[in-house]
Amino acid sequence: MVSNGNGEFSFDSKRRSGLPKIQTQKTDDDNVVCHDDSATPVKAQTLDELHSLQKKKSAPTTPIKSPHVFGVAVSEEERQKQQLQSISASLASLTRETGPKVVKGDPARQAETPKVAQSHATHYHHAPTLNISDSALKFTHILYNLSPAELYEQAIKYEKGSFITSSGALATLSGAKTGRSPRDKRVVRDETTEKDLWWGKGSPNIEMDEQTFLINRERAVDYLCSLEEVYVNDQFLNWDPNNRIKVRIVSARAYHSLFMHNMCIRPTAEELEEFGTPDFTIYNAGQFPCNRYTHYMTSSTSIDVNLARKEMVILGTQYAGEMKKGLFSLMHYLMPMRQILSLHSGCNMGKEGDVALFFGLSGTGKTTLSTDHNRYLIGDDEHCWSGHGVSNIEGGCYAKCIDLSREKEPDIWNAIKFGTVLENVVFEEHTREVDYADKSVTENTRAAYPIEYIPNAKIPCVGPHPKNVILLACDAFGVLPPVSKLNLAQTMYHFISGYTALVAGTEDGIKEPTATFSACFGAAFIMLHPTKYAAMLAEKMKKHGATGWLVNTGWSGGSYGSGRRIKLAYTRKIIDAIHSGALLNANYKKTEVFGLEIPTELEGVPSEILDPMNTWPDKKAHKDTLLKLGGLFRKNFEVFTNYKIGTDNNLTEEILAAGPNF
Ligand SMILES: Nc1ncnc2c1ncn2[C@@H]1O[C@H](COP(=O)(O)OP(=O)(O)OP(=O)(O)O)[C@@H](O)[C@H]1O
Ligand SMILES: O=C([O-])CC(=O)C(=O)O
Ligand SMILES: [Ca+2]
Ligand SMILES: [Mn+2]
Repeated sequence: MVSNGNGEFSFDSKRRSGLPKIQTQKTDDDNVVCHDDSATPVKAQTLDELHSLQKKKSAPTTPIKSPHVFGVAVSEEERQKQQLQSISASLASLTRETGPKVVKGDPARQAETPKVAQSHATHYHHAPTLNISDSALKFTHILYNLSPAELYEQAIKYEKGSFITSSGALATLSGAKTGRSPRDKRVVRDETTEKDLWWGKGSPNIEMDEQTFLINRERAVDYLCSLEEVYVNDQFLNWDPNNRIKVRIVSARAYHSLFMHNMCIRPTAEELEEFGTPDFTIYNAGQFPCNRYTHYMTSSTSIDVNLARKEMVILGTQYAGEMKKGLFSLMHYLMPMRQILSLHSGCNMGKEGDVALFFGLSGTGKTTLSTDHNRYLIGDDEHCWSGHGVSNIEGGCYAKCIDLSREKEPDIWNAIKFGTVLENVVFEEHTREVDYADKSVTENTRAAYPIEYIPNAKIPCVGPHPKNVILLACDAFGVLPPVSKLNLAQTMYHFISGYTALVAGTEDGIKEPTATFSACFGAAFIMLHPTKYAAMLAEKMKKHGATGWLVNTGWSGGSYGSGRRIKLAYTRKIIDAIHSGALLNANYKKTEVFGLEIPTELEGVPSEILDPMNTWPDKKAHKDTLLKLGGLFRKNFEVFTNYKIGTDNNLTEEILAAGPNF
């Protein structure tokens, strides 16, 4: 046994020292039985020594290129110090003189000598007074970019409700909130955002002032620093190397750290060494509520974005999707500033390099339909479309799990394994077998897994300009056709409308479907006026000759209650025909009211379902429902009639005319 100098031991077979070994190996000419006391002895004298052998030190992080600061190479020790200082600066109070004392590593591992970084808030120049509070005497341990295995152990040790399921995923509870809280999302309104962002009726940007943001930030930071340990993730957004954003996520739960590990792009060891200062930081103090005496606070939850400070603060909700979608909002600001369009869409690519985008509101099928065994997955939810093509913003997928079945969605099923976070699912107490049909905790059960868990993921997650733009709507009224071909004006009309219909509660008998209109299929995340994104989409689709489609993944044969949801197998056939180009050249007829072009036949799908009218037993009910939905579309679009889309007046006119006509 020899030490290689890194505290690592290896067995050197050529240098056997000590007494000559008794030959126990079986040779050709002897038939003696091999006794088990002849096995290699344990290479330790004590239990502690044995345990120390078990954990090998991570490979020394020798950078390929040594990191430089202003052209000067820095030592590994110096780099570690800078990193710790950067984290300490992130966690610094803005009102007290001394920053928090942060040390790297798990407090449970006493053997490690803490490296301390002390930051001083920069706006105080005099020496710290002796009048310090207890908070300044305390250490906060930083668990920095832990691996999934380490995060599993942390979660199981410290977080009630964490379990390993039979397939190896980490089951966790997100707490009282099992979905996002859009009404508690606030954006600091300052001189810049005042003119850049979309404010007022219909906008998701609910205003707050800088001072209130700082109060909430201080509340979050104080909470985080009061803990024994906090998790810090340094990761990237956007696979386009020219437009990559560095994000830091500070959180109190292993669940949050693992979720973001899976959802953001994971840096390589070298990339991490050169990470430096993040472009944006999230402070997730979700366990801790906001203070209702604080101005603007209307509940105990607040999700606050400050674009000038490049920070986001989360108080009063542990739902991890807030971090994912908070960063998405950020991208909806940063990317358009660079003439890049940000999209709430899934994206995949065929063997021939044909790219398709899948837009749609929550639950309409972006993840389900972009995950396609015959195509390369670029991403399931958030993309950018730049002058070079498409790129995924994220490094993972976030699939709905309700009623998940191995047969219908095998790739998603198989991705739920070690490393995957499974939120709010119910499992059998003993076998830890998940029951995906169980809605006891919530209907919004979710799995967050790294994109490479999907076998045909395209890494890096980028692709050429899209050929097809598929708008998904889950129409619980059951009147939109399963598929229609759209012209550019219609595509824009439906993109700006952003329609889907959900069914409120299913407990007390049949409920009426409720229409939801969410501009750009993601009104909760956009930062600028919807027409800005629409104009960019129109310009890009025109330039690259992309075809628009409207696909109803919702009801057929009647509304919710009397009809049924269109079979996923049929929707997949429709999508296949769009990808292959077969549908582009089919025979079409035009529908009443919405004026949609629908194919008369399509391989693998019964022709009679292609026109919804045929599937409704009660024709009058069909017509009434169609007119009702048309009216809802018209009413929703009223707010957009005074806006010009892009520089082209004709396009605006055409878009306004592309809605329902009756
Ligand atoms: N015909 C169909 N087409 C698509 N999805 C269907 C269909 N029928 C049932 N489903 C189910 O609808 C759900 C679609 O959810 P999915 O996760 O794909 O939504 P999403 O658009 O990705 O939403 P989010 O933005 O919230 O992640 C899945 O549970 C899927 O199994
Ligand atoms: O953000 C979430 O919680 C899930 C999601 O993808 C969406 O709602 O679009
Ligand atoms: Ca999804
Ligand atoms: Mn989404």
